[in-house]
Amino acid sequence: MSDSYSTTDETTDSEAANSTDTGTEARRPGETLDETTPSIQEIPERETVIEATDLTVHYGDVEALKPVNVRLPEQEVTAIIGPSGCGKSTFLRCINRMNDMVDAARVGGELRYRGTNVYGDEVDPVALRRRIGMVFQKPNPFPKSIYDNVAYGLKIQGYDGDIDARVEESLRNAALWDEVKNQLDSSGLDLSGGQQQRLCIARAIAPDPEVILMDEPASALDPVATAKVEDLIDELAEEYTVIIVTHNMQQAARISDKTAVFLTGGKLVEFGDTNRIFENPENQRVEDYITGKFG
Ligand SMILES: Nc1ncnc2c1ncn2[C@@H]1O[C@H](COP(=O)(O)OP(=O)(O)OP(=O)(O)O)[C@@H](O)[C@H]1O
Repeated sequence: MSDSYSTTDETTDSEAANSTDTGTEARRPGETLDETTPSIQEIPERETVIEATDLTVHYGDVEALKPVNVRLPEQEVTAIIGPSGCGKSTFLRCINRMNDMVDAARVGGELRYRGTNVYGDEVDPVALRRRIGMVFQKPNPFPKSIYDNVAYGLKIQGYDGDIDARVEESLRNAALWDEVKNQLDSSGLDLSGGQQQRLCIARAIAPDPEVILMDEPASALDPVATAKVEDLIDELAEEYTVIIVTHNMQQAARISDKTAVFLTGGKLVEFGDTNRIFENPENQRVEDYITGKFG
């Protein structure tokens, strides 16, 4: 870990586990490898970045998440889908402790990032969020210049590198640089909705996170802006681990490598390769949901 957000090293067990980790999803009956396609078998399993073990969330007496057990791989896009109110955002917000902001929220079980229990007493949530950034549903730039939107977090964290270079790199990685390079001093609020969302992605990228959480990042955008954000997510996955909540199943099928399906009651019902989930789900209720029988 390049950024120390924890004062203790709890990584050993998990890293050891990861080194021999074959991934539970690879062992699911629906994903049995075809022996006639050996090249597929040569693709190495990716390491686990996020691991939930019996993770639960209650808001007061309301159970929002039933025990969740899942391992999310590095440098892939994982989509989280399911009907309204099934706990998608709640799960996403557990990963970088955004639920800390909700007084009524009570988290149980374990959520590990690279082996470290993110709810451990020694973890600093602010430092954690530099490693696990977040992009929200509605673009929410600061009422500041485009430059300052991206530089702000760097300055707060006392970044001692070349801030100009980092701002440019972040805007380039967010596929926004060419559109804004001559107006860095203009307000971020003057950009279009799609540009604002890419600015928010640049802001999330600037502190050099490993994981980017996205909560329906394109749902407030028109189709052209949505397509740009989807292309961007595809590019981001080359460098980052992306975990995205979406209501849009076509979008999940288009952009994700893995899909997690939550159903009403906060239960994670199925997790696996996106192609398999959409073409051959194991669970009947998942099939009914994906084929639009409810939702
Ligand atoms: N701050 C809160 N206080 C109380 N209950 C909450 C709170 N946030 C969410 N809930 C409840 O927890 C459950 C899961 O909500 P969550 O927002 O995680 O679902 P979701 O799948 O993301 O929904 P949507 O798709 O509609 O955004 C719902 O029953 C919701 O009403």
